[in-house]
Amino acid sequence: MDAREMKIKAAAAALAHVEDGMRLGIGTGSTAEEFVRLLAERVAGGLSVIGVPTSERTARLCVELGVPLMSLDELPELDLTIDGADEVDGRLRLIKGGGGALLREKIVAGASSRMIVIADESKVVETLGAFKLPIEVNPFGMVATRIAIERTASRLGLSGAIELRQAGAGHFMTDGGHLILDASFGRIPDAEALATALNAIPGVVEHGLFINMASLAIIAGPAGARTLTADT
Ligand SMILES: O=C(CO)[C@H](O)[C@H](O)COP(=O)(O)O
Repeated sequence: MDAREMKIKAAAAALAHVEDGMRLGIGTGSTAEEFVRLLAERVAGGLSVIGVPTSERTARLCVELGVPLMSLDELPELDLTIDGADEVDGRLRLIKGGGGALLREKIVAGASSRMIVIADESKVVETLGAFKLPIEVNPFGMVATRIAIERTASRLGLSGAIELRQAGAGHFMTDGGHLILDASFGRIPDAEALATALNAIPGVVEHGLFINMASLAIIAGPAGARTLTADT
């Protein structure tokens, strides 16, 4: 089974949690896009759901495939969000933001009663941090914010390069008009402490640590899909 087939398997298993009439947060990334494709087939077959997309990219795909959408302001309380992740640990703590949509992803997941993560086995880790941690920052004072992040991380015993994400010839710009700093801290032994400390830095808009947000992860591997809950 190749990587795409595993993503489709995880997405298909998540679709079983979608019920008629649901208000759905719809994630961003290649795995979430497989979910959108399967969801669109069900919608074409008569399933009634309304989606709230976590990025312009996801919104475009939903419109193209006929998945009905509303904005989060029109539909501020959601039943379920289904999204991918860059890393998942055994307590369902996540690193997200590889696709640069972490701010909207976190807002949408926070407005949902439940969040299900869909991923392939390569995303499961014992300790978060092999994937560079995306940190969304305001463009104003970005260098000062980066220095503050370095100092904060250092107080927690973390160090490593913090790089401004590039796209083509320029900087990557999020849907909200912010920049992304990718932090190579390596293993993060206390994700909660880092999340709290990053939230306190002026200029940090949001970071890619998702803690106590996912209630279930559907992990697809060559042998099929398995589920992880926070206490498994
Ligand atoms: O957080 C994300 C986007 O901001 C994605 O969910 C994450 O990067 C995983 O993407 P993919 O399914 O393509 O591996």
